[in-house]
Amino acid sequence: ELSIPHFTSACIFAAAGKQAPESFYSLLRILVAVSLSYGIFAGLRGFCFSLLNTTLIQNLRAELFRSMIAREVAFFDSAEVGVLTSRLGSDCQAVVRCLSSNINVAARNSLQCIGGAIYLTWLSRDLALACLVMTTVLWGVALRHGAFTRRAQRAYMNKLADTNQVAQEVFLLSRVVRTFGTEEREVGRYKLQLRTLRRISVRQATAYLLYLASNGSLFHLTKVMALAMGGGMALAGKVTGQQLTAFVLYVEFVMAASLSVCDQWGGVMEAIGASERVIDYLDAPPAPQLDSGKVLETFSGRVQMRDVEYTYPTRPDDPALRGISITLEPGKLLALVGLSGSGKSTLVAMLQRLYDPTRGQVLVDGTDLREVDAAWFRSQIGVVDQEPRLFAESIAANIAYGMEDVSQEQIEEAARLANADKFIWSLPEGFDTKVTDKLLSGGQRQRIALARALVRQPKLLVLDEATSALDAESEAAVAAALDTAMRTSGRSVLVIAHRLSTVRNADWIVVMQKGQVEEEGTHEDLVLGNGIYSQLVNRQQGDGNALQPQRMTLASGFESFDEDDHPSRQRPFEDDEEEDQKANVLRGPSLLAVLQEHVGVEGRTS
Ligand SMILES: Nc1ncnc2c1ncn2[C@@H]1O[C@H](COP(=O)(O)OP(=O)(O)OP(=O)(O)O)[C@@H](O)[C@H]1O
Repeated sequence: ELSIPHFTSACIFAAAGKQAPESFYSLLRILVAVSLSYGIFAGLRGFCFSLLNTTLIQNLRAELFRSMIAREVAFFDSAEVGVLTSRLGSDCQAVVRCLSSNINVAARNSLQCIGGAIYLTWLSRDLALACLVMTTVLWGVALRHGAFTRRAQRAYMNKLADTNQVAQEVFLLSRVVRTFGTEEREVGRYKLQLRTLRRISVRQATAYLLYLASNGSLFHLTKVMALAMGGGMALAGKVTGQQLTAFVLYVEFVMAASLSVCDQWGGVMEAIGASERVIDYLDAPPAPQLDSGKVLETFSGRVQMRDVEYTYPTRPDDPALRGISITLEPGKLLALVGLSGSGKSTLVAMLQRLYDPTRGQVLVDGTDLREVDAAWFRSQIGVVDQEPRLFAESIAANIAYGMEDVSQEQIEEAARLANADKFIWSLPEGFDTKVTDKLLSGGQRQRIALARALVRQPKLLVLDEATSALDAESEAAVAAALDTAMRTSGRSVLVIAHRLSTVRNADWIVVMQKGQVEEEGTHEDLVLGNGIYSQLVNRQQGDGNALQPQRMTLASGFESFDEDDHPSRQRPFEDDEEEDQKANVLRGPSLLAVLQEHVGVEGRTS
């Protein structure tokens, strides 16, 4: 490409009759060959860089995703999902674009600049110097505009993220919007964001106008200047007409190339920032909770917590667990109860080794959990969370999640144990039905999650309020199935209980408060004692004030102190004065009183 202006001017002068016609045709042939080879090489270069771009971006994203997913759970507690996805998306793109495009174009144009400048200096040193001055001014304007554009672009991207956030929130809460009839309000909120976006765009457009106006004229003025100076020199016989033509063509060539280098500069700077952020994530070590270690030959299901303390990194002064010592025995059911925020879920997280204790030990058949192979240990436990999350895959795939060799029969058997088989079969494609956002109710999700835990035939089963969304009948069926499975397989079960019926049947009950074990024992022991447990039971029996402002995890259990009295087992619309009063006591009389006083509700409150 660098030689094209040279041959072009030579060709023009050959055609103007200054040289023999043969030389015109041979110059023309050279120009054709140069143009064709330029096209072919440019195409090949573009193709190679596109391939490089695709490969690099895929590899970088895969590596980054791998290193992110291997981070400690505590990292995800504080990280924002939007930030992580933008690291994977736009930051990776910026890094790769820089390598495969910005650097490529900048390198090519720099070479052209240097080549062109050498040629210009060879033609006329004075003219080259004058052009250099003008080109420097051009660079100054271009770099300034580049800096402004970068700032404006960043502001635009941030605002765009806010705008998207508004839309995303409204789509997610579409039911709430409809219920409260706030469609117009939300449209107004979205439009407000769009107006700010427009203001930024207008500023960008104005800057672009100034840039084009100044650099556009400077660009051509430089050529005019070269022509004026060169023309004077030609008139004085210092340069030939052909040299002058070549010179003007090269001035244009060099300036276009140097402006292009300025354009790439912004991209390179942006990519350096993005690559630093990406490298921070790539360099982070994987979580120790994924380490390989000892695979125990047998695991009885015995897990012991010895003086365990845990402090969340985000709350260094407020330990969530303080000196917990409990033991889960094989074939036994241990129930954990306590007020909301007392540390039950944190304790469950320690058992799964999502976090390591800041003090104390978790022992698996006497071996410190930190020495045990993480993958092996996780294959031995089944956990159902408070809010089970399912993947947008088939129900069967969700149940078999994380297992390699699992048969359809095993999946169906697990679903049956979790009392989920009937509703799964009633779905359009049975076990092959794809899970979508609104397809399943809370209780149905819980039962699928339960099946997912049971199909692994775990030695340790942890249920964190896992049946809270089930109706009484389903829960009883699940409880019975679990009981049989537990007793026959000798697995240990830890349950954070939602209903008293479950707690009462536990072999051992641990009552937690403020991250500590406040009391423990069997239901009978604890009721006889004068601790929190018995007070809660007595309070429920006495004033019926179960619905305390601070929710008790056992609240509904205490509501249903007598299993037959559980509200879900009552006939809700029974027209019976006595039943009404009983229901009021169970559901909280204060609510009825408030309604009667403030809203004038009389009689039934349902
Ligand atoms: N990821 C976290 N980062 C910081 N603090 C946390 C985190 N998770 C829980 N906590 C805090 O740790 C304490 C114990 O919380 P935890 O969720 O274990 O209680 P819980 O007994 O399971 O409550 P609930 O019955 O409402 O689920 C609370 O004070 C809570 O605010």
